[in-house]
Amino acid sequence: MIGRLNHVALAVPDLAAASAFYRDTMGGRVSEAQALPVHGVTVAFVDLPNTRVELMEPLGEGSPVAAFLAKNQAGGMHHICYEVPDIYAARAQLVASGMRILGDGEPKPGAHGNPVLFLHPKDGFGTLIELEEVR
Ligand SMILES: CC[C@@H](C(=O)O)C(=O)SCCNC(=O)CCNC(=O)[C@H](O)C(C)(C)COP(=O)(O)OP(=O)(O)OC[C@H]1O[C@@H](n2cnc3c(N)ncnc32)[C@H](O)[C@@H]1OP(=O)(O)O
Ligand SMILES: [Co+2]
Repeated sequence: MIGRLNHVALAVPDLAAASAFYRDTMGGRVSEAQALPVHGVTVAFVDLPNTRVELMEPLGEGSPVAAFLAKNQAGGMHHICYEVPDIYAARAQLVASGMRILGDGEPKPGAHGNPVLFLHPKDGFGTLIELEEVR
């Protein structure tokens, strides 16, 4: 069911500073910051030859990243995103296996415009898993 690694996401307290670090110190190609109010985050992507790193800072009230940063003040690894060819088929298979889909359970457009959903970290051996449909 799962395919390529789409991205690894890092929660950061200061997106501008993290973007500058990945661009100027690490020599990476970093996208412009993109506000995603539906997801409660502002993100920038570091494009690597084989995958991407998503840098995220909280946006707005009730951001899912705010609680994580309250516990991890310097920031840290937040989730991992796998590609799937059909997100509804993947969801059906996972729900049938007893996995919990977060939020209202419905896929929503992610940073690349593709539908995404999240699985509860307690069901994924302590790792928050995002699935992104890439056809
Ligand atoms: C930009 C769009 C999109 C993209 O295109 O890539 C994105 O990536 S958006 C990214 C942000 N969105 C999300 O993370 C949505 C899904 N997340 C959530 O719904 C919540 O963050 C959560 C995972 C349900 C946690 O919610 P929270 O209110 O923080 O609950 P708790 O603090 O009670 O946590 C419960 C439990 O889970 C542990 N936890 C929390 N976050 C993580 C994490 N990132 N990785 C691993 N474990 C995590 C937390 O420590 C609690 O454990 P216990 O303390 O043992 O109970
Ligand atoms: Co993500």
